[in-house]
Amino acid sequence: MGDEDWEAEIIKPHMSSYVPVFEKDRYSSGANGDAFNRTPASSSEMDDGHSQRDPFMRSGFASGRSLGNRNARESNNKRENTTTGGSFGVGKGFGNRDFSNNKFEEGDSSGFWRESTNDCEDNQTRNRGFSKRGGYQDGNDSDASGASRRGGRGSFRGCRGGFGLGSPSSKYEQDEGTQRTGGLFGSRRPALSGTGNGDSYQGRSGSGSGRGGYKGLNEEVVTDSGKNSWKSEAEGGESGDTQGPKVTYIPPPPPEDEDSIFAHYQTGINFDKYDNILVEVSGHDAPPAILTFEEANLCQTLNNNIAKAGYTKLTPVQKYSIPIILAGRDLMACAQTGSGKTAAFLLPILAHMMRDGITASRFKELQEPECIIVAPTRELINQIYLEARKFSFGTCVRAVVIYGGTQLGHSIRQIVQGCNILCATPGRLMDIIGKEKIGLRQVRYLVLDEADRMLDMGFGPEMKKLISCPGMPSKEERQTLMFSATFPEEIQRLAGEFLKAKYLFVAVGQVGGACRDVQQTILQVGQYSKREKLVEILRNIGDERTMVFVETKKKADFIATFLCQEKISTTSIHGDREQREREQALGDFRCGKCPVLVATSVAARGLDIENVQHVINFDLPTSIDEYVHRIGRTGRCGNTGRAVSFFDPESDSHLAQPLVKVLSDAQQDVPAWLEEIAFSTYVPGFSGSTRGSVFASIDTRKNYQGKSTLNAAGFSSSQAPNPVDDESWD
Ligand SMILES: Nc1ncnc2c1ncn2[C@@H]1O[C@H](COP(=O)(O)OP(=O)(O)OP(=O)(O)O)[C@@H](O)[C@H]1O
Repeated sequence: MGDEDWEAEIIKPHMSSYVPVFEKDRYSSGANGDAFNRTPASSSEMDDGHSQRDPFMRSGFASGRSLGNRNARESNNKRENTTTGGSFGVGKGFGNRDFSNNKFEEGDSSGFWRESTNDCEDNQTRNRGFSKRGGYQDGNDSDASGASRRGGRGSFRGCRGGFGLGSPSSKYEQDEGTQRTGGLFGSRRPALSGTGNGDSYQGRSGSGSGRGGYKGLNEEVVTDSGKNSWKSEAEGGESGDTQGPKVTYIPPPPPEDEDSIFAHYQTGINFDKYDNILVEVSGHDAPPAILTFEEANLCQTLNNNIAKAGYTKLTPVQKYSIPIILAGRDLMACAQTGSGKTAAFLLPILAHMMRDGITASRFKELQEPECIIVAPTRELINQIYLEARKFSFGTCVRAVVIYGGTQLGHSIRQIVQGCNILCATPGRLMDIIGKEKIGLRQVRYLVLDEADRMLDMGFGPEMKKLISCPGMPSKEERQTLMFSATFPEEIQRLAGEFLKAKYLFVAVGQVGGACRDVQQTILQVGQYSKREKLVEILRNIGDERTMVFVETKKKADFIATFLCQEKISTTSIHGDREQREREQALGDFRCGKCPVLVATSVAARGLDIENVQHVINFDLPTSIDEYVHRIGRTGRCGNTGRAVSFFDPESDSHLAQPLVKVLSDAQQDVPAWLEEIAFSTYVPGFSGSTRGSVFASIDTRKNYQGKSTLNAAGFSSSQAPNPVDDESWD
């Protein structure tokens, strides 16, 4: 059971031969040997499997309707050489490197993917529980020698074989592109099933979809008493494995001083423009929007906290969601990235709790929180917790956060001291419930942040288990709230199981649309030119904070190391790094010590980091929704930002159509070459990615009675509603 956003990091089934992928490229004359080709070959992968149903094509994209506003840049209409050198180390070995001299030592081509004997030490180390998984090490790691640092940062260390794949001994391993005997993905756990899938990735819920989630790395062992079926190994229980070292990491407590608790960044110049965004509320008897915090009638302590947090004006999603939640209604809310969804659910929940005269929770072996908030990644849930702590400051409401990668005992200790609001990643939550430290009888509010992610094939099964856990109030007895910037149709339908029939749907702007405060640029860059281009861009950017997204964990390490060698202070975050390292990396990025953060999808959603001015998609994601979330790490809360994406026609063509749509809708320039690709890749029935359903209807329910379209200030608008409305979706 995982608590991370993993779909992009699953080893791809198309890696079906043991020819090292880079060499394969070479020998296949570049036909399509994209080592990082993300187009799943198998329809069993969800993205692909759903790709036949993208409503975009049904909506008449082929007519070019959505392209009307573009101002195509001819200057971009130039293909880059995709076959030049500067590749990702064709035949070069990083598996058996020695970084003691702060540089990669190249192995021979045959050793590129092979287990190096040098890896053994690391493997043993990990088996003893002192793992250093990510080859790349932060400069402030205590055991990093000063000599090995570069540009103020650590360089790669260890001999873990970060880029090596062990020699597969079976077809299975070859197909999965993984290995069990060490190397990057090896030796975390013993084989879990008869299939020989002993690598670190495990399909969620044993679906074997090849997509499911990350199985918590070295998660602390929980002995399954047998009571809790959801924890069974077959179901992907994160803790069902009785092998392996325990996780001992205890995250440092957050600062307790008031200044730190209320630290915030400034809203940007476009904050007031939020008022112009059209908002659509569908469902029956929606309470009217509020226009000010005063209208919410919150208690004085909450109002004080809101003021200390620097909030003077509501964002659109807050104007609509707060009264809906205060009225006790279930809600599915979709609003653009960085527009204040967290406060939109936290404030009314806290207001309810205060109004109901919540009593301070005391030390108890079994805690019964009134509110459970789940989110897909550890860093995000921690951030939500900090927001909950901020807004509940000075009240008797106690928020607690628990997530994987940390010592389970620590989570338990936090909980038993009292818990009104439990912020949790799904895996750790189920573990704690299984340990009977959390009772669900008192749950009045269940919040799914990044709800589409929480309900998709990755986390959906766990969420279903959560709502069917003994004691969990039925949907009629609890209030269920879902928030995200994207809500594909299919996921909306699934959500019905969690929500009361009369839930309200709030759509701020375009469902799944990109934030307009982000200036988006798409560059056509072949995979072998990407590094050069990246360095060029980063050098121009200077010290401005930049997130660079790549598609795999090993590539994150690779690029981070490469940038360090180019003397660009960089850190990285991905799921193969230990939690301590992840938090350190995020901290270094947040404080500006490392202005560049190389990340996988694990950092795509929700993270709210001050002053991120640029997002670079070194690799485009598989789905357009993920693209929207990634670029939403910049341009937050009315601030402006820039996103540059490298589009490799070899691997990204399937994204051309949805990208054109997202760009057009956000009134961005659409390069003519991208349009060309979009049109030329059109195949009747092709629909791109399901998760890329930026084209989802506003509210998938048939019943549109009671629907009202208003601008964010709460007034009826005579303007045409959200542009997607004119599509016939149903
Ligand atoms: N009314 C407000 N006034 C000022 N700042 C606000 C307001 N509401 C939220 N913010 C700030 O805006 C930032 C973004 O908010 P938040 O992280 O909740 O966005 P989000 O919509 O959840 O984004 P994402 O879709 O990326 O998860 C945060 O720093 C938050 O404190």
